[in-house]
Amino acid sequence: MEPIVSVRDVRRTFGDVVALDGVSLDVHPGEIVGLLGPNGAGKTTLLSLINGLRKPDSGTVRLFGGDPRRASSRFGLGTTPQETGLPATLKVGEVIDFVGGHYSDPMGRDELLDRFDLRDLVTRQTGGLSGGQKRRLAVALSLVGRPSLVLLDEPTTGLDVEGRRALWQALRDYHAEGSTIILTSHYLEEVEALAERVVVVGSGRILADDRLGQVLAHVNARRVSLCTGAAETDLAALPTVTAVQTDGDRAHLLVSDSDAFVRGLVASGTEFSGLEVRGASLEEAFLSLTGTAGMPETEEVAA
Ligand SMILES: Nc1ncnc2c1ncn2[C@@H]1O[C@H](COP(=O)(O)OP(=O)(O)OP(=O)(O)O)[C@@H](O)[C@H]1O
Repeated sequence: MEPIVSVRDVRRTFGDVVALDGVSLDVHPGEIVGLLGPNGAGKTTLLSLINGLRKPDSGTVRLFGGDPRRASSRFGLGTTPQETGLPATLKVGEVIDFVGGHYSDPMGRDELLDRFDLRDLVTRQTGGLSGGQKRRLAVALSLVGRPSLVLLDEPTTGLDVEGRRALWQALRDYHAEGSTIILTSHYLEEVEALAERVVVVGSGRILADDRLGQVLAHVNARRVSLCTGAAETDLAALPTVTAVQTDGDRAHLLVSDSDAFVRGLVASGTEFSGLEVRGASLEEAFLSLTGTAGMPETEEVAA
């Protein structure tokens, strides 16, 4: 099957900043791909090359087999950027009709309102909507033209938990009807909830690209927890430790090789009890892959 999106050896700089450095990525029809990475990793730049807003310094980008900078290549594309400016004096229903007017077979106003639970807002001016309501409308508008490929840059930023879940469901439903979705997110929960394939981006490079479960398996990050009086600095010096956090007399560590860690722990003569070792969550795997400092909150890890 031909890829819908094909990115080959792409490099893109902004002055001295290398935003993308040798990125290659194919996306096939029907996939949901989550681009995950810390601030400044290059995710938005990658989307802007795919949607034709920017062009690479070197390498090639193909969208539906054509140059994304040609309008004809973007015919089946729907997109929601990180920030959207809505015309403040237009009502929600009017904006949907206005955007739909640009397409030959738009999704009807009612269908879109129902899918995104926006019916109560139809007569409200967009200028009076809350940040979360605006975000929901902006994402909904990306589907007006019934696109076969949807690019979403941090789709649920600013939404509360309920709003986020409802929007995920709307996107899942749309995907189930046959579309392809590429999204960026800082919410690891979002990527776990939506994406079947995860592409981890860090410092302009692709660090991992695989099924969600495989990405976790690739990184040997393990979460170790133990009761000990040892200082954080001493624990951090033990083999393969990448992060340490203490909580009373209990220490939580992220290690890349739990066997080597345990051998080193015992050899160091450190007193400990209640040792627990378990696999990494996506968050932990992500931190380990991108080398991002810090340790996820215990609650998030438990979740
Ligand atoms: N128009 C621009 N001018 C200068 N530098 C830019 C521009 N756009 C992006 N950059 C830089 O390129 C790098 C990648 O930025 P990009 O916005 O693609 O990252 P990101 O992964 O989307 O980050 P975030 O998660 O914060 O949105 C960053 O260092 C950023 O400062």
